[in-house]
Formats: sequence, C-alpha cells, structure tokens
Amino acid sequence: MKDSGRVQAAIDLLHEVVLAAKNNGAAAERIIASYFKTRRFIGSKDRRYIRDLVWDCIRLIGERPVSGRAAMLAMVDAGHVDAALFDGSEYGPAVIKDIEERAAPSILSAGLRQYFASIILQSDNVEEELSALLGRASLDIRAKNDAVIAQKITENLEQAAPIHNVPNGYRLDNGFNIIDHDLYKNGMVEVQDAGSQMIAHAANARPGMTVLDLCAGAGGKTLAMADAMSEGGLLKGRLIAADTNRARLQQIPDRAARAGYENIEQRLINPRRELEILGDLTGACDIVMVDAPCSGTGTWRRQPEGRWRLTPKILSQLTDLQFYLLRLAATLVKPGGAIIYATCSLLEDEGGKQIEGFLQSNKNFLPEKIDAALGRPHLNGRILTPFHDACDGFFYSRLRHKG
Ligand SMILES: C[S@@+](CC[C@H](N)C(=O)[O-])C[C@H]1O[C@@H](n2cnc3c(N)ncnc32)[C@H](O)[C@@H]1O
Repeated sequence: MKDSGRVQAAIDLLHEVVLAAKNNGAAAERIIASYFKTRRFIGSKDRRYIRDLVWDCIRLIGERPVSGRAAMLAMVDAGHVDAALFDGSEYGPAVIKDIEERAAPSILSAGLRQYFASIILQSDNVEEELSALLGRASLDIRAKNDAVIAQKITENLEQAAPIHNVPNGYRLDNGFNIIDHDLYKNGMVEVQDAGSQMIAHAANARPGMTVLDLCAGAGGKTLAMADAMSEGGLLKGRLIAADTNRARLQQIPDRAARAGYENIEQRLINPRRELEILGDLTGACDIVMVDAPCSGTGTWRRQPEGRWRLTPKILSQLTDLQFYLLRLAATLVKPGGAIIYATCSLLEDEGGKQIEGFLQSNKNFLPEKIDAALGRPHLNGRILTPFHDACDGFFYSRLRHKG
C-alpha cells in the first residue's frame, strides 16, 4: 500500500469513529478491528501504520472533529503527516484546498475542563495531570492473595514488577501476552488495573459476609472481592453479581471457574426495576459495591475517543443514574454495613459532589476513612489519577450505615 492510501484508510476509519462518537455507537477499538476483519487483503505492516495513525490522531484532538478528513488535517498542521500525501491519487486523499474545515489539537475541550475535580484543577501540576489522561496505559494484573502464588510469580513471571502500594498487584510491559500464560490460565492472576484493585480492597469484603456487586459488569471487582472472601481457596459467604447488561454478566461464570470460585450468584436486573430481582437483599448486605456507569474520563488512556462522546446532556443522565444507584444501594445495605461508591471518572459531579448530595439526603450514612497508600483523599473519598498514581483515574468513597 502506498503511504497516501494508508492515510486515506485512516481517514475513513476516523470518520467512522467520529460518527460512532456522535451517535453513541461502537468504541474505536471495535471499529478498527472490524475494519480490518473485512479487509483481509491489508497486510500487517499497513495495518500497524494505519492503526497507529488513527490512535495518534484521536489523541491529538480533544473535541469531536466534523469528519475524519478534518481530523487528519490536524495531523498535517501539527507536522505529523506530510501534506504531499494528499495527492489526489486513486487511493489517496484529495488534494488539500485553501479553505477546508480542520480540527485543532487539544487535550480536551475548554468546556469540559471546568468539570474536573478541584484537586486536579488547583494542583501545581494541572497540565501534567490532564496530559497524563492520554498517556500509555500499563498492563496490570492482580494475583490471588496467596504466598505460594506470589512465589510462583517471582519464579515464572520475572517480567512482572510488584506495584508499589498495591497489595498483590503487578505490572507488565504493555504488549505482554498474559492470557496465554499458565498463571493466567490456571486462575492465579487476573488482568485488572491497579486503580480497580484499590477499589475492591476498599470494600474490605471478608469471609462469611453478604456482598452485592450492584454494577458488576464482567466481574472484575466481583472476582477481587471473591478472593478477599475466600478461606482455604473456597468462597465463604454470599457474593452476588448484578448488572443490567446480559453479555457482560455472562462472562462471569467462566472467569469465576478459572479462579476456582463456583458459588458466585449472578442476577440480571432491569433498569429502574432492580428490586424485582434484588428485593430479597433489602437491608441484608454487609457491603454493596456501586461501581457506577460514568463518563470514563479516568480511562481516556484506553479510550481516548471518550473525549468526543461526552456532552452536558450525557453527563447529566449519568449523574442522575449514579445518584439513583446510590439510593438503591442504601436500601440494600444492612444497618452497620457499607456502600463503596466508585467511578472511573475525574469529574467532580460524578465523584465528590455526588457523595455530598447523597450524604445530605441520607443522614443514616457517614463517610469512612479509607486506609490506602495509593491516591489522595478528596471530598469524602479518594482520588486516583494517571499522573499521580500511574493507574486509571478513579474517585471512590466508603459510606457506613450508622446502624
Ligand atoms: C463501570 S461498569 C462496571 C465495571 C465492573 N464493576 C468491573 O469491575 O469490571 C458499570 C456497569 O454498570 C452497569 N449498569 C448500568 N445501569 C445499571 C443499573 N441500573 N443497575 C445495575 N447496573 C447498571 C453497566 O451495564 C456496566 O456494566
């Protein structure tokens, strides 16, 4: 493939990503994968070139561009792509006109910046904090809490470096193929970002408890809590994974079986009718984990096109849902029990402000200090950021029912 053809292919892909961002469509990663799946004739070198160009371009532009071509013109303006490649050839992009709409480079839109947590906006390193949101994500794994497994990792996975201040957390080079490693296949390690691991820790789940993971997804935090609830390799107590998304929930049995936990309950719930399925747990849970749907501003390292999706309307729908889920959790937790609220977002509305609002209208709950060496305390909870903590960005809080 000529370079001009590669640039046009990247423009086509970017255009699909722009439309998906506008219409709440598929993630960029999925779009790129399916593009190449239907074009098997594109060789591996060309694929890599096109893929890198698309990701570099997405990272460069903070605000949704009008088109794939406008996005690529920003790459030209920034000196990353040679204007001569817009050569009007059969497979190449049309020659650049004097007046053409082009995107502008930025980390994020000016309108979005104001929503970030005050601890970031008022920090001496605000620019570094914001640029780190688009940095390269690491590949983190969580090992089962077991001295024998720790020894096996030292012996058989010498590439894994223990993550400072994250118990049982290890970091690998990004491209490392952990999925085919025996330690993964045998359920001794799971892929999980260090930040997510810290949130599961904060739940402080123990054997014998009744624990509900209300937004369990594919079970990342459920499995970490199963480990904390196990004795002699067996899960003791009740661990219930609930979610409104069937496809995500269906991934839990295989993952749980690999980790050796057969008795995790799964419940598919209907949005706004959750108590039809969860009613029996009313006032019965020692811990309710609310890992709520959010804007994902803390995970832009993995999904940088998330910046092109977020609108004030979407943010407001998300904060409404988060508040609703917090109130729902309050009815499910037992007197003396705790809610762990988390979002992979660094926006105040989805973090500290959300908890403030909840505590104002739920006088039965008190925020609890979280013992953790990673992150910083912030507004009745803790905040983790890619710049400060080298993990995805999160806000999390622990709320104790007064009993
Ligand atoms: C941040 S993700 C959870 C990630 C998961 N806890 C993990 O550690 O991998 C949020 C989840 O909330 C789910 N969700 C959305 N609306 C919900 C509702 N009304 N009740 C429960 N879960 C909901 C979504 O389907 C999504 O899987």
